[in-house]
Amino acid sequence: MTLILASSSAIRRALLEQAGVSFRVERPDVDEARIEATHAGHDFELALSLAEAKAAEVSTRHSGDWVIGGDSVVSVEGRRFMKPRDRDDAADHLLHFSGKAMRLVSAVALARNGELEWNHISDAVLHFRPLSEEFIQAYLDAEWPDVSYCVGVFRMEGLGVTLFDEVEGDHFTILGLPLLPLLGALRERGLMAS
Ligand SMILES: Nc1nc2c(ncn2[C@H]2C[C@H](O)[C@@H](COP(=O)(O)OP(=O)(O)OP(=O)(O)O)O2)c(=O)[nH]1
Repeated sequence: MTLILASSSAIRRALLEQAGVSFRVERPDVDEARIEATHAGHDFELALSLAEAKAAEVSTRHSGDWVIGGDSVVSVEGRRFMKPRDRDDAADHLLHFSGKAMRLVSAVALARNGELEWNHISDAVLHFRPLSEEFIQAYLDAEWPDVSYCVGVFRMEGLGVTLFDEVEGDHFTILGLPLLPLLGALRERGLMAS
């Protein structure tokens, strides 16, 4: 029996590796846009649906193996933001975020043989400080294209921390994976040492 991470996310892989979890990675084959279109305005449901869809899809291709799926969704004042298309889009996102509160929802799911066995959702609120256009360009000079893979246009473990006045919520949730509940679920299933 193998544990699989159904994700292309480098940070999700790194978090599991740093926790000493033995797993392998496989990219999920999920039509995220179709699922997103059916969950307008409901970030918690969308994050969970996407995490579950990724885990279930990969688990149907690997009989008996446990599969982890994850997803993060961000909204600012009720408007959902996807990953930036390019650097100019990233600058536009950050200018919009300036001085506002972002809600970041991260969901994680476990599946086996196409059946969803466990999930956890958590959210965080990140308060952006006022960002000047000059600061945004200097930030992107340092962080682009690395943050092009990050839904909030930041890496909290890097310069992203300079964007905020205050952050409320679990650090791992912000990175994209509610790690502590997941590790508990893995222990309960004998997928890592208790
Ligand atoms: N390194 C880092 N990445 C972050 C941070 N906040 C969010 N992210 C990343 C985690 C995810 O890779 C990405 C959110 O996009 P998704 O949840 O759609 O996952 P992604 O498409 O990257 O991979 P996946 O769908 O799981 O194959 O943003 C952060 O503070 N640091």
